[in-house]
Amino acid sequence: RRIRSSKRVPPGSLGFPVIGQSLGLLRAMKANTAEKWLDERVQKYGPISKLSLFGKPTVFIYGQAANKFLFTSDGSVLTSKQPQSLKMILGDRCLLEMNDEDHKRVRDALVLPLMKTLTFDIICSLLFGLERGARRDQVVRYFQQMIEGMWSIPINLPFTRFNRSIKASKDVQKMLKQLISEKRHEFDNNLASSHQDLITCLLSIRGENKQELMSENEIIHNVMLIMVAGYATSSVLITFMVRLLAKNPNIHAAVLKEQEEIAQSKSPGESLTWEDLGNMKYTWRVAMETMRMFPPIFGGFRQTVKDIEYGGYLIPKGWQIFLVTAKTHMNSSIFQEPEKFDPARFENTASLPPYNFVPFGGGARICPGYKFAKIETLVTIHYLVTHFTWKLCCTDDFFSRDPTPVPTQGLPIQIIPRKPL
Ligand code: HEM
Repeated sequence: RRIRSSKRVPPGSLGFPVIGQSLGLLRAMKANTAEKWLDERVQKYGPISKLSLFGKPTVFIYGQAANKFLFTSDGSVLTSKQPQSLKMILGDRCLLEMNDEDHKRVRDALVLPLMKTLTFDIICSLLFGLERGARRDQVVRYFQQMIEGMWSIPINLPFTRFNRSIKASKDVQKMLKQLISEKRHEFDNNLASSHQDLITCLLSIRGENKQELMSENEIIHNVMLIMVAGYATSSVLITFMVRLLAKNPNIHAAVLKEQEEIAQSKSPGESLTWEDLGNMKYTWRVAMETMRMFPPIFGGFRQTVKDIEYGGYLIPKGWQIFLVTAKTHMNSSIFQEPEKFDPARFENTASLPPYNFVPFGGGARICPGYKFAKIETLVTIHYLVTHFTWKLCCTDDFFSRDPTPVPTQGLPIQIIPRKPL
């Protein structure tokens, strides 16, 4: 109460009830003018302003101090709360909605099996045991539909994209329920194969009396989260790398040199090793520079647990915080000539001031899929550059955010084998 009387909430307007500024932001993201949209806010209201997004009063923040504040505040100040739309689609028992002990319990249970098992195969085959084919195509379509409505106003009417996403989410949940019961049967009767998928790993976490430690909803919701978090992000990174390599022949040549040296050190058919991945330093710098210019994740949400003071303003209890982590990426006082694609800026990451480049987040919620994404990206780029060259069929620079970046027409390319396959 004392804070309330001495501070005022940030400037800005909450706009129309429920809708607020959601449509404006989504429209700008789709048109790839979100930075401009945010800059206009900053010009009008300053670096901290209030608005209403996806049905909630929200405070928009950005910058190094904001990144640090969000990633280092514990559960007594900020809690993880996603927009209602995302929560209704992915479920309320997924990691993004959990806090403190619950978050730690499920996250610890997830990371280990995640890292042990996900590296064997691409996510889809692994989580669902689904190989290429009509069923897998259907799952991908469901996930695409789910993702599209995650940042939306949670009005469940037939014509809304939220409605389509909720329907897709229900279909996926139904499918997962069925799959879990099959896997449980296999596990309980020792029929599971030695190469365990993620669902079986989660089912196998048992207490003293052999009871399952993760509830069915915790498994379903987190499998959906991992599928979405892994599918919608690494694919964006690899896609934009393909685009940037086509546009920057010198950088492509340097990546190719690094990858050919690795390929030449192997006998035919020999797999890549950890050591090889460690030697892909330049390629990973290209990936980091790609994420600087085209961050797969634009920003994130939290919710205040109590009235808090931030930057001289009051943010009331229960308000949403919208942190645009990537807004530091194009700031010329942090990254010189930010418009220039220059992987060399990541040669010495220790010289980067902290909390200015956090594509995988930070603190207790740092992306648990970070290493998996790195492996996936490096291995994919290795095989792509050593086996193929490619040309862009659309050379414009446009991409929209939906909410993850999508280049024009999904980036059609003409691909040419370099050597006989
Ligand atoms: C280039 C690829 C990726 C990027 C840029 C990325 C980025 C992020 C970021 C920024 C967060 C934190 C969000 C926040 O603090 O609000 C996050 C969380 C998360 N990511 Fe990733 N991610 C990537 C790949 C993956 C992959 C491959 C997986 C799984 C296979 C994954 C699973 C998750 C999960 C489960 C969380 C939630 C963690 C929690 O709340 O404790 N991510 N990711």
